[in-house]
Amino acid sequence: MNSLAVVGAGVMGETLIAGLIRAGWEPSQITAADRHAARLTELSARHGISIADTEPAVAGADAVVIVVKPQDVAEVLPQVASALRPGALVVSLCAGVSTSRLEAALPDGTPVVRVMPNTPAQVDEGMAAISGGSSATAANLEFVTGLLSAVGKVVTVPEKYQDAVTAISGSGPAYLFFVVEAMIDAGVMLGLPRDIATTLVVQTMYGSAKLLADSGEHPTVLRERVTSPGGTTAAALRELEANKVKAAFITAMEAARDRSRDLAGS
Ligand SMILES: NC(=O)C1=CN([C@@H]2O[C@H](COP(=O)(O)OP(=O)(O)OC[C@H]3O[C@@H](n4cnc5c(N)ncnc54)[C@H](OP(=O)(O)O)[C@@H]3O)[C@@H](O)[C@H]2O)C=CC1
Ligand SMILES: O=C(O)[C@@H]1CCC=N1
Repeated sequence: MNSLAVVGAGVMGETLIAGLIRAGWEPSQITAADRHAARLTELSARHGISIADTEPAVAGADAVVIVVKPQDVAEVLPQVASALRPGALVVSLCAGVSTSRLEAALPDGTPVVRVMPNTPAQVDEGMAAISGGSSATAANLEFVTGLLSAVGKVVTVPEKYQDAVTAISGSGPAYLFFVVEAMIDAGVMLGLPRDIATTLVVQTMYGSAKLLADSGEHPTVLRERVTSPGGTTAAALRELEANKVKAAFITAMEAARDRSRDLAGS
């Protein structure tokens, strides 16, 4: 696969384009399409990629990545279908949109791969889960694994897990940024200057994530190591339990999973 069309050049589209170029793709191999001409000009200036309307971008590509909001997929699919080269691969990064829905709108036998990425891909620490459609081959899955490996980790999952994946790793960065915001606000409330509170919280989040990843230890073990008997951490954790924070996280992620299911029909 030598040429890629990226349809939808927003947050996630640019994240993928920038990551592929960092990983060694030639900008000339990538063509972006978006309904905002100014956005395309900006991306072309920043990354040196080609830009085009959707149909010509798709017509020139061995693989097409659809990265519009789920609500816009119905508009984009006929454009992709009308211009797709025989045998070209279609990859969707759209939350909730099933491979069967994509296949129904594309020429018979089109290989389709559904992906749920996340924005830490901007710093090559993304997490992506991929699922092949009914015509996707092992080579197609390998190609998409290669694409997303450029910007982080990749796992292949049965498609039935994709709504849960979306709720956990797709939306996950937002929950963690929310926790960071809350802890910074708490630091300010406790009298710390905001810049110092921000440094403390960001490095604590980063160091804790690295400790989890590098040590391979269970989070409960790591939490217990911080929690001295009769100490400060135990006092804080009692409040988090009393305020049902874990239950709130579970409920929140059920809501994200349900929203992903709703978006299937958008
Ligand atoms: N952001 C994230 O963290 C993640 C996003 N995703 C998925 O990625 C997809 C894109 O999300 P994101 O990048 O955040 O969204 P953005 O809105 O930032 O980007 C989508 C871009 O596509 C454009 N667009 C919409 N319709 C068309 C069309 N018919 N033809 C050409 N361009 C079009 C949009 O224009 P306009 O602004 O006018 O709509 C916008 O510029 C979504 O399906 C989302 O579920 C998946 C995982 C993580
Ligand atoms: O909020 C959303 O719908 C998208 C999908 C996962 C992250 N952002």
